[in-house]
This record gives sequence, structure tokens and C-alpha cells, in this order.
Amino acid sequence: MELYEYDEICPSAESEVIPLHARSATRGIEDAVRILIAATGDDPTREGLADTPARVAKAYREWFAGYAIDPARLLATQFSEAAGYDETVLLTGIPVVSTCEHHLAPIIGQAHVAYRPDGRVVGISKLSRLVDAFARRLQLQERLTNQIAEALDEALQPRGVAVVVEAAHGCMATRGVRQHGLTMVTKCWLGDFKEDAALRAELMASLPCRGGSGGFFGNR
Ligand SMILES: Nc1nc2c(ncn2[C@@H]2O[C@H](COP(=O)(O)OP(=O)(O)OP(=O)(O)O)[C@@H](O)[C@H]2O)c(=O)[nH]1
Ligand SMILES: [Zn+2]
Repeated sequence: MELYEYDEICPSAESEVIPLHARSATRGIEDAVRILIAATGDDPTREGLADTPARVAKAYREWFAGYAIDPARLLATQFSEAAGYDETVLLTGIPVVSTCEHHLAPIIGQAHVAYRPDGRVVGISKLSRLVDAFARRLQLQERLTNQIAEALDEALQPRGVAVVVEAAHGCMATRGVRQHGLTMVTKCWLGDFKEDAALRAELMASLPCRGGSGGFFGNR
């Protein structure tokens, strides 16, 4: 295996310490990607890989855009015109694109978000934005599930919140146990949903759950 000099693949490494959350982190990411490419045994300077560090830096801005989003601001616009509606509001099949904090591998799945309003509702698109704001961070699926539920509960103070996330973990599909087609299902129940088993059952019956039917990294 060919070895590469550190400052050949990582020219800016010693010039400054770059906070990773900042926009200026781009160069630091690019240097890190060159190191990772070299670690695979490939040549980070060959033509096909020359633009890869910049592409990965751009991808990182997209994958981790959630850190810059304030969930409370997302949910700040609320409507009271629907005050007479006090049944469950449910949005199913919200795409989840996240990254596991243990292996930096993708977590791909869907979230189903429900709440029982108490006089106020939010624009339905905000539920999708809320899921995305927490998904586009380094995550554990359990924490992602709880964060979505708690942010909605805090902002809207509804009578209940339910969040179900079903996702496949790239770190299980592509390495380690190397089992694809598995789906992890996590749930968070707050308020009415925590107290009322019939409500939980009704909600679960309304979900187009894919759990156990193949997952997002293909069938076994
Ligand atoms: N509970 C939970 N576990 C996760 C999540 N994402 C990844 N993991 C697991 O995190 C664990 C990390 O375990 P470690 O033993 O520290 O790491 P590892 O040696 O790479 O583990 P293996 O994946 O079993 O090879 C693994 O079991 C992963 O499957 C998640 O969102 N929630
Ligand atoms: Zn993982």
C-alpha cells in the first residue's frame, strides 16, 4: 500500500484550528476526507477523487444542516382558527435522513408524528421541518424520537404527542453484523397518548408501518 505524506494530502491542517460547526470548516472537512481516502488505500490525488473532498464538504453541510435550525422558531407560527378540532392530527411517512453518531453511517426511514391539539395547531409542513431539523444531526434513533416529541410538546402544549420512527441503520446493513432489511422502531408518547392505551392502539393502527417488511436498505 502506497503511503501519502500528511501535508501532501492535508495542506491546511497545521495552519489553523477550525471549528467544525462553522462554515469555514469546509477546508478542515476536505483535509479530513483526503486522510480518509488515503486510509482506504486509494490515492486522494488521482483525477477521479480530486473533487471528492469538496463534494463531501458540501454533503456535510446538507447532512448536518439541523444544528443551525431552532425548532422553537420553526413552530412559532400557530393557528387558533382550528380551536374546535380536538381529535388527533397525524402526519405519516415523513422521510428521515439521519446519521448515526457511532459510525457516521446513514439512518434512513420514516417518522409518523401526531398530536392532540388544545386550541392551537401548527402548519402541517412544520412537522416535516421539525423531523428534518433533528434528523440532520449526529443521532441515536431513540434521542431523535424523543427530541421531535418534546419540541412539539413544548412549543404547542397540546393534550398529547406521539412520535413513531422506523428506520434502517447503515451501520448494521453494511458492516458489523451486516444484516440488511432490518427496521428499528422507536416511539415516544406524551400526555393523552401516554395515559390512554386505546389512543395508542388507534394511532398504531393508523400507521402504514413498514417495520418487519424489508426496511430501507433492501430485503434480506
Ligand atoms: N440503540 C441504538 N443503537 C445504535 C443506534 N445506531 C447505532 N447503534 C448501535 O450502536 C452500537 C455501538 O456498539 P459498539 O460495540 O460500541 O460498536 P461496534 O463495535 O461498532 O458494534 P457493532 O455494530 O456490533 O459491530 C451498535 O450496536 C450499533 O448497532 C441507535 O440509533 N440506537
Ligand atoms: Zn451506527
